[in-house]
Parts: sequence; structure tokens; C-alpha cells
Amino acid sequence: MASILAIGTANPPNCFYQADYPDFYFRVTKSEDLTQLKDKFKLICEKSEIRKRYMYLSEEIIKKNPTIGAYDTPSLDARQEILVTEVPKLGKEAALKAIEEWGQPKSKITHLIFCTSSGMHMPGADHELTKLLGLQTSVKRFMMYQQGCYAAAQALRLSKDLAENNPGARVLVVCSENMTFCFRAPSETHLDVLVGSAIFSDGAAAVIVGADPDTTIERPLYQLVSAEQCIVPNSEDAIVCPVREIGMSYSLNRSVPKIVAKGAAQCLVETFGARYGIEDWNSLFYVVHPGGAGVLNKLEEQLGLTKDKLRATRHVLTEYGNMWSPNVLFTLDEMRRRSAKEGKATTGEGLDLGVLFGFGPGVTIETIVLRSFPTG
Ligand SMILES: CC(C)(COP(=O)(O)OP(=O)(O)OC[C@H]1O[C@@H](n2cnc3c(N)ncnc32)[C@H](O)[C@@H]1OP(=O)(O)O)[C@@H](O)C(=O)NCCC(=O)NCCSC(=O)CC(=O)O
Repeated sequence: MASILAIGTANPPNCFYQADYPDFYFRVTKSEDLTQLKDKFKLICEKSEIRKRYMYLSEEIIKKNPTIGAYDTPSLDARQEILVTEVPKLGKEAALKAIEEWGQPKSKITHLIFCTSSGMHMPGADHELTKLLGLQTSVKRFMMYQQGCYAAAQALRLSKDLAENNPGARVLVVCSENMTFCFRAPSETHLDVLVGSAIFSDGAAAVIVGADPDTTIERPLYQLVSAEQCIVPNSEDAIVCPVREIGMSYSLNRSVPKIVAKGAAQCLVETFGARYGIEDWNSLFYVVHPGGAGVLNKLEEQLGLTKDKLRATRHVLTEYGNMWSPNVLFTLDEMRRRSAKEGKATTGEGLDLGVLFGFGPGVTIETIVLRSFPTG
């Protein structure tokens, strides 16, 4: 079975503290006259449970590209100009860290899967990253554009198939996102923009996946036991992200937390209930896409989870925000670090089996069964 052999993460240097963000956001978007909207935004920022997040965009960049800071001005060219370079560049930083932890030569990477919803281009970000990293030109590439926040879990599912069906395969999975694609001014008629502007952020994460690890030189962190994808019925309007001349816009229905929590509960019954006879959801460890405080609260309530179960997930939300696709890999990294630091016997907080949940437009839910390994 395939296992994750290394994890690397990266963020751009600009750090935004949530407490200061409403002033920054309303200033750079020239919206300071919208005082009621700013008060609402402050409230959402407070409720977001985010302390800080990172973004490539800065006041200087927005001043240089004023269409990016407007609400609905054609601006796709200005956004793409930044994304085509910056998305693979941040992906490279995360990939180098994963490769360093893995400790093997880059020439042993046989497959590359690159995920982003931040812009699009041909040749793709996978092609650019191959050049930036100096991977073999024969590396077998897969480019996943516009899958949203579940892309990392989808890529893990693909990497499992690749690793288990191609002897010796070592798959590099890279997810990189940059909110330049969807940053825009607030609007009194499109309140979802307040939610996205309060929680979305930039980041990149990379993992290396392979089957039959050579444990003299490789250290498996999590086994990918099974990987499933499902669509929650009648939820296609809940998360919608059209790409237009104005860049990517988005609508986030208020029912997203409920839809995700109910869908995830159903997935747990189908995977762990049916196959392992597990009914106590607190007997698993959890690696969840930190999509928003509302989602995590509802999930906890729906599954009857104790407060400690989503600690790794909540830590990532608090310290990084919602970075879309790499978010769940940051959670995986936090889970193994926290487990080792706290002297737990396994990389899954001392437990054997866990679940990785990705979710996004569709509403699509990815459910991966993880088996932990001993720490240390
Ligand atoms: C935004 C929140 C932090 C707000 O926290 P609470 O719900 O506890 O607080 P609250 O109910 O008092 O809401 C605060 C104010 O925000 C408003 N509000 C809440 N959700 C809204 C939404 N989706 N659209 C517009 N307004 C919204 C409320 O009406 C209220 O305003 P008023 O008081 O005026 O009524 C939370 O609701 C949350 O985490 N929601 C989920 C965000 C989400 O959709 N994440 C998934 C992103 S997509 C993703 O991760 C996957 C992907 O993109 O692929």
C-alpha cells in the first residue's frame, strides 16, 4: 500500500494579523466610507477563529494594480500576470522541503501531480515546476486546475493508484494557492465576499508518496489505506466559483457548514462503519480541511467529537486561515509534529486509524482512511 513519505509547507512572507486586517482591507480597496459593512467584516473576522494568515498581495502591489482592488472591474490579465509566476514558485519552496525530508535524489521522482485553483495557463504550473526543480523531463505529470479545496485529497487518491500500480514509483504531490485570483473590494450586495476576504489566504504544501518504502532510507508517516470521493446530493449551488473577466468570484452558501457536516458523517458511516464496524467516531484521529470555524463547529456537533479531536485542524485555521488546496496537508504536517512533540506512540496522536477529509465545490467530499506509523 502507498504511504506518505515526507511533507513540506511554505507561505509567502507577508503576514497579516486578523485584528489589523479590516483596516488594511477597507483602506486598500478604497471602501472606508462603508462603515456598516466594515463593522460586519470585523465581526466575521472575530468569529473566524483566525489569528493570522499569509498573502502574496501587499498594499504596494494593489496600488500598482488598482483593478485587483476593485469589486467588479475587468482584471483577469493583471491577476494572471502574477499567478503564472508565483503559484509554481511557492510550490517549489514546499516541494524542496518535502524532498529534503525524504532525503532521496530528485531523479527518483517518477510522477508529479500539481494542484491549484489560482489561475490557469498552458503549459501548466506542473511544467513550470518541473523546470524550477530540475526534475527529469520524463517525469509523468498531472495538472489539476480548478478543483477547489478538495484537490489535495483528490491528488492523494490519484497518487495512491499510481504508487500501487507502478513498481518503484515515487509521486510528488504539490498544491499551491494565491488569493490574487479572487481578492476584491467588499460589496453591500454580495456578502459572501466578506466571508472569503476574512478567511482565505495563500500557501503551498507538498508530499511524496510511494509504495513498499525502503525503511533503511525512507520513513513512512501515514499509509493511504483507502480513498473515496462523493458528491453530496443537491448541493451543487453551495460553493460556486466562476472565473470571469473580473477574476475568480465565489458564492458561499450559509448552509455550507451543515452540508459538509452531514455529508462527512454519511461518509464515515459508509467507510468506517461498514468496513471496520467502528461507531465511536472519537476512536479515530482527524485531519480535516480547515474550511472555516463554522464548518468545524458543525462537524464536531454532528459527529459528537470531543474538543481535542480537531486540535491539529483548528491550529492550522488559527495560524494560517483557509489556504484552499494545501490546507489539509498543513493539517497532516501539524498532526505528525504534534504527535511526536507530545510523545504519542504514533503519528496519529497515539491512535492507529484516522480519516482525512477534503471538501469543496460540488459539494464534493474526499474521504481517505489513514493508518499511522510509530513516531520517533
Ligand atoms: C463566516 C463564519 C466564520 C462566521 O461565524 P459564525 O457563523 O459563528 O457567526 P455568525 O453566524 O454570527 O455570522 C457573522 C455574520 O456573517 C454572516 N454570514 C455568515 N456566513 C455567511 C455567508 N456564507 N455569506 C454571507 N454572510 C454570511 C452572518 O449572517 C452574520 O451577519 P449578520 O449578523 O448580519 O446576519 C462562519 O459562519 C464560517 O466559518 N462559515 C463557513 C465559511 C465557509 O463557507 N467555508 C468554506 C469555504 S469554501 C472551501 O473551503 C472549499 C473550497 O472553496 O473549495
